Amino acid sequence: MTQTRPSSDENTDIDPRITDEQTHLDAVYARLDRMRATAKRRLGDTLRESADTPQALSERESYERLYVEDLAKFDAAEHNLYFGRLDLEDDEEVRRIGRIGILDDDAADSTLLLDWRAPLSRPFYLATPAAPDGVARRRHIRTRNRIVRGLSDEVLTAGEAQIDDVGHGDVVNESALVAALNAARTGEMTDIVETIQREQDLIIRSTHRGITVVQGGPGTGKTAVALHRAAYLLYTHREILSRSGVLIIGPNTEFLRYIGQVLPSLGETGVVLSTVGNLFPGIAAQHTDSRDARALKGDLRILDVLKRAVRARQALPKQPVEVHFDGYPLKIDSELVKSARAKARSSRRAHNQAQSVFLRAALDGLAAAHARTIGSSVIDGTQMLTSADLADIRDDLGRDDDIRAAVLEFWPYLTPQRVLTDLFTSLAEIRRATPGWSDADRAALHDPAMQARNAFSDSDVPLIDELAELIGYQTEDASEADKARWRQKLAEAQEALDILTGSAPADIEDDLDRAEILMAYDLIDAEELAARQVETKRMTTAERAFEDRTWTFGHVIVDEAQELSAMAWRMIMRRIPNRWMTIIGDTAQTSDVAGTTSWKAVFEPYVANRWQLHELTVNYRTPAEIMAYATNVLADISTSLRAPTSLRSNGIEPVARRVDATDLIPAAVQIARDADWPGLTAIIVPDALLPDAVSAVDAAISGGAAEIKVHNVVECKGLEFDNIIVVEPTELIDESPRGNSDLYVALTRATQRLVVVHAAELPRALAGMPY
Ligand SMILES: Nc1ncnc2c1ncn2[C@@H]1O[C@H](COP(=O)(O)OP(=O)(O)OP(=O)(O)O)[C@@H](O)[C@H]1O
Repeated sequence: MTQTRPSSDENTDIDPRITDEQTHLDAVYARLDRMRATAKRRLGDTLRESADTPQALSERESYERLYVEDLAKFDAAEHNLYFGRLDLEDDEEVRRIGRIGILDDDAADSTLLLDWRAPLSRPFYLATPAAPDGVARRRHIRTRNRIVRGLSDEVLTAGEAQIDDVGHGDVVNESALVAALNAARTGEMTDIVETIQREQDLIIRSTHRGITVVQGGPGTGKTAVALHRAAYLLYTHREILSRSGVLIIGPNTEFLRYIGQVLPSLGETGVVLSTVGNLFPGIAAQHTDSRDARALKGDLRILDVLKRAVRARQALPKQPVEVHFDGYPLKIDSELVKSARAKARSSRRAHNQAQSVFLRAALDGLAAAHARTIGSSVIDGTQMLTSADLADIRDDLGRDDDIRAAVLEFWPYLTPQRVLTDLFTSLAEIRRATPGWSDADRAALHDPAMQARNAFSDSDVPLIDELAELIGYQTEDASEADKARWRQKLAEAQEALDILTGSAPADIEDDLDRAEILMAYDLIDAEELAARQVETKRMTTAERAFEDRTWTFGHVIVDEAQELSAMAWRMIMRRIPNRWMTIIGDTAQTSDVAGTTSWKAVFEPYVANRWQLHELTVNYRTPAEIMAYATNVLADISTSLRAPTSLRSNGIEPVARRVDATDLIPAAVQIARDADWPGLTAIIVPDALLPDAVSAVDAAISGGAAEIKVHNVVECKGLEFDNIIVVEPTELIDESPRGNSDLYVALTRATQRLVVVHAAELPRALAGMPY
């Protein structure tokens, strides 16, 4: 599309305010282009510089990262760079607000743009006619491809409050907020810096250093607020947070993909995004357990089970084990192991760390037994060996690999993955670790295929993390693994060099002087060769944090927090000892049986009453027409819950379509395919219908239909679509103990349109929906 550049000379219809803003916009982009050119030049210079010492190399790398980050920030700011202006009542001060702060390169370093997060920008979000905070006029500027397309002025001066919108070209005159809310969805969340509302700004900039809980109904902007809070905190506390990092936990990878562009578009890249299932380094949860198993694995009762599973590895020998030392037999028997085990347990160290205590105690016992055999006087049985002799014997015993291995059978080195797999694959192990549990609960934990599957579920991961604590499985273990990898590389490099040099003579002409030939060994040794093969790790804070289980973050944000189990909270809390957190959720939307319906119950054990609750009350997503039905569903969840108020109504009534049970999926797909709805369409189905729905939609898409999404409720948490088709609501309700919450979530994913396809009776809350 050709863009028209406003100019009052060419087009006298153009409002002079638009021309004025265009002049400023041109200046801002010209400066951005100069900054980008400088960063590119510096990056090029840095890359060309040689770095001879490790210090020079590390300096070069940090400059490199700095320029790369600057370039990413400038690119991210390109779209809608300048969007707001404040004219103050006093001294005619004008503040121009944008995605990033930009100083001019004139002599005075004058401010071309204030970062939206700067304190001076704040009245842009907070000033109202009732409390103008010195602001005479607030202006929203709409731009596209570096051209001003329209603006909207709000006069805030007492007694003169009014709004005035002007558009240019094909832009409709509507407020920035309404335009944002009506825009068709793309499948990726966008930032809201231009239209953050007062109640949202108060949370984004909250100075509370403890746990801030943001509770709000669907579509109230909780996720948007959380992401902008992350950007705000990174700006305001850059020093601390760039070193320690910010962690954002979301419900599933589809959701993380959906929100993944928001922070980069705000110029912030140093954030780790993860699900609970991916939070343990090296493990990616690959499936979801049954409801019963999830409930049991998420409950704190499982803690004792894990403790017992570890203790079960500190077993006593059923029969004495015979080993040989210096030609004499020695017995590792129950009494010896029991005494060594008591010493190891009383050391109060975690299992793996206590292994050395156990080993030493057991070897002491064996040394004493050996001394009794070889050192007792034949005359009176007194011990003739000194304590130094005994210590020597113990050391010799410890150097004997067979003896060490036989002793350590009774206090083996453990990994959390192994302990959990051994526990859940064996009903006998489960029984031993669950005294007093019902057989039904034990059966729900039993997972005979776990070993063969070699993959964990998202509710296993917090248990693995817990076991890592109990076992003392630390980063040292990871660095042990690094060392092992290094030794392996070294061996491979050595072998490569041997082959190279070994084969060289055959290729050499006899009459050549061998000394003149540069052998590979002369040029490089194995260590250097191995070093070249190991990837140099230039990790950002976020990457380093993600690889390290014991990393503690500066700030943690948890979205859809109502779904997390008590065990998942323990895992998250370990990563944030300072408890500076932002928690986002809606207890009315809790689907997971292990999730929570009370923030107090979740946080009091960690911070007593040092947590703050904020509520968001306006629904920016779902139009009033759909929200009317969702509100009925909410009443079925609990009469004490209040639905958020929809900001807009769009005149599109939800409709129902009744079909035969066998036609549910075909009818839903046909509606999605044939309706000529703008924007994204999603079909939300009960779990049981998901596989059929996925294949039907795949077939429709491969037959030429436009993209249609299919999800069950768990997958569509936090997402939104322009058009939603909800299939068989009664089944959604019936298939889970939290079925009404599931239906509430499903209905509120829509930004424009809702169709319900059903075979069974409609649930009470949807009765009366027109056909
Ligand atoms: N101030 C705002 N300006 C423009 N759009 C907004 C604003 N606040 C929220 N929105 C939009 O409203 C929609 C809903 O926001 P968001 O997904 O953050 O809500 P939520 O409370 O997390 O919802 P849910 O609980 O259903 O997941 C998003 O498209 C978001 O961009």
